[in-house]
Amino acid sequence: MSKMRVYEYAKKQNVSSKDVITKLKEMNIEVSNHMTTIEASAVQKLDGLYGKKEEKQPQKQNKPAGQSQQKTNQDPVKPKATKNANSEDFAGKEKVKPAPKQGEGKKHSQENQQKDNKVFNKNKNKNNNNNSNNRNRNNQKGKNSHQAQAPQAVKKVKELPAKITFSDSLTVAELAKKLHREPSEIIKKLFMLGVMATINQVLDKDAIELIAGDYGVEVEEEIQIDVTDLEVYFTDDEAAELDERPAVVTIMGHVDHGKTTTLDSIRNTKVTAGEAGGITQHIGAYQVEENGKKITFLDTPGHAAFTTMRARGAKITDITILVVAADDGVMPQTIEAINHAKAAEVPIIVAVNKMDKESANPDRVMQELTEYGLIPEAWGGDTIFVPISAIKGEGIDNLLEMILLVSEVEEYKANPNRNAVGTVIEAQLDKGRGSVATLLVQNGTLKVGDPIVVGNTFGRVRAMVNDLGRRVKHAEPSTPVEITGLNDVPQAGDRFVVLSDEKSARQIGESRAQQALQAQRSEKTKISLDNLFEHMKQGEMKELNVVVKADVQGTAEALTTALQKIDVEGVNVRILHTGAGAINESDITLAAAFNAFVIGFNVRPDNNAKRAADAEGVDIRLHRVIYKVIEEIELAMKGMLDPEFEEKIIGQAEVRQTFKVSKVGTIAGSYVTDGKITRDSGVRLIRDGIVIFEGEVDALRRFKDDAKEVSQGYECGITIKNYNDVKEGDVIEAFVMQEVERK
Ligand SMILES: Nc1nc2c(ncn2[C@@H]2O[C@H](COP(=O)(O)OP(=O)(O)OP(=O)(O)O)[C@@H](O)[C@H]2O)c(=O)[nH]1
Repeated sequence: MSKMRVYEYAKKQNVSSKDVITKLKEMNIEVSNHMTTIEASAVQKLDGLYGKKEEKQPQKQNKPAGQSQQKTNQDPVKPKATKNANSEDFAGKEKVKPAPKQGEGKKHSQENQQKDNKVFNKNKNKNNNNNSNNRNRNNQKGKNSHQAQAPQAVKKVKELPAKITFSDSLTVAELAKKLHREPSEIIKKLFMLGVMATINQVLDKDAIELIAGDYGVEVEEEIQIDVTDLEVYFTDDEAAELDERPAVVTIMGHVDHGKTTTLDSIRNTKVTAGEAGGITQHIGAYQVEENGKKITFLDTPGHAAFTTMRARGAKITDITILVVAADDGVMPQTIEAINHAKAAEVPIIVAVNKMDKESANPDRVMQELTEYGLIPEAWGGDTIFVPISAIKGEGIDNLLEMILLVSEVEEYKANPNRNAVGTVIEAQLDKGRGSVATLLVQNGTLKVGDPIVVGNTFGRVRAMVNDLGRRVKHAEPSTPVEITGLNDVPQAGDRFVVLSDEKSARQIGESRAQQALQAQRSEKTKISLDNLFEHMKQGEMKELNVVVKADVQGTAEALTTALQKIDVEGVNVRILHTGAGAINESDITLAAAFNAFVIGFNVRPDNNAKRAADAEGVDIRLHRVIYKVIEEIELAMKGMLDPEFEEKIIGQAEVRQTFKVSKVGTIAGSYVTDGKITRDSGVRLIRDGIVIFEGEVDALRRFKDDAKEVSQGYECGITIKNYNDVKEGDVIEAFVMQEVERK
């Protein structure tokens, strides 16, 4: 008997290393772990406890031999080894484990076996039954049985779960684990279903249900609530909790039809009159009162480039006022506005403006709008038309009453007694106050001190100011307020939610910022099969990288949209970053890394940014007018393109004589009739007015000398590269490719 390690001995005795260690400790033999070597004397002692295996082996082989024989008769098909293994497993266990556990183990295995029978085919059933018979027999024999063990056989028939859960998808390996099956088995099943899968293949819901169904296992998809998804907090309330809230109205329409004038007219007649001394402040939205009821107006800018904002505006809007100038009728942006409102399923009230004008023709407006499904009530439709003169303030009251009428019908409601949720209307960086955001409370009541997540920013509502510039402590549903206290500037259209504690707000805000950053990064590198071709194509494209900073987030977005619309073949505008506020050092760092321009719209670089831009050689372009920005970028893009060439004919020569020279080919003795022929020009051979060859000049000679160019009125010898079939009377036309400026 020699020394051996704990695990080796445990293996020999088919017991666990832990068990051996315990036994050794009981004998006061110190061992630290399964790798510890045990002395020969200790091995002997252990043998005394476990029974010496080597000696018993011949005996073991004798005994079951007869049995095997017997079994083979019963079942000639399958392995004796397995059966023996099973039987010995139990025999082995009996030795080292206390009796009750043994029984349990046995029962368990039998159960497994039964369950397994359900899913295995008949042949296998047969084997399994044999196994259990065999096992029973061996168990009856009790302690004296010492057959070789293969515990895998027991593992293999692990019980199927009654139900599995998953979220989104599972890989084959994950599904196999959940089903307590080998991945190969799942792969086989998929193969039978005509799906070639690998172990790491991702299975969708249908595939998971199919496979699990095949095993008779129930499947449940777990819908994971992502707390960082702000939409989750926009929940519905019980009808009993709801109170009436003011309608949120946006004004849309074509350029110059009078949107701003209408908004001003409403504000001037209503706000200042009602709130004497109130300083109206531009916060992107305001409220007015009509007949004791409030209406909220979103003061979104009306320029064509603000489509993005307007599209977003429509989402938080209850009613759209479509301003159409009575003297101009339906124009492109009128139609665009109708489409936005329709897409958002927002009711439209048509304000037919400029009624004071002599050329006003409201009937024409109504007529034109019928084409877009806006039919006045008088004509059997259900669209409200209100004639107004925004400039004179006429019809404004009527317009407001109509808004109240629609509100009454639509019954706009919200629950003021809950944490506030809503949307960012505008956000910017203020020198003194830091991040300033105008929020529209859509549900709940926003309070000073509330922990809040706004888009990818977070904080506590430090101060709230209403549209009259007054500090307020509460903001009820449909109220626009300007808040401070955020860690960064959110974006117009971002959602905001109030949370119960600041810690959660911070966590969610930070993880959202992180996610946004990651998404931005992966956007640059992500390649899937779907977009592979695009990436390949884009490989040939040149990119104009731009960082956009503007005074207000809405403007930055509008500018971005406009820039992306610039259509210059072969060049992409890639917006690296957009934001509100001064151009700072990090904008420059980003621009430097990607060789980008920085566009500042109504903003200036701070001192650090100026210094960094000088050091890094980053070009900053400052603008105040959107179309100037677009124009400039367009030019830059044209400059970036490979130059465009245009052919220019520079001269003609007539072939008067031909000379065949060996090694050189045919020399065309010619007379330049027009312009000139140059050494490096392209040539066309024209015979009877038809171009029969196009190529290059090979050699140009004046008498015996090479010439760079030969002008009109002179004779010369011309050979054409790879062409010898020149005949007398042919015309040689010379041309060059000239770079032209792109239009
Ligand atoms: N006669 C008359 N002129 C009006 C009326 N409403 C607006 N205008 C004039 O029409 C022009 C355009 O008005 P805005 O209110 O700036 O139009 P807008 O739709 O906001 O224009 P954008 O902001 O450029 O899209 C201005 O010169 C206004 O004075 C009106 O009721 N009657």
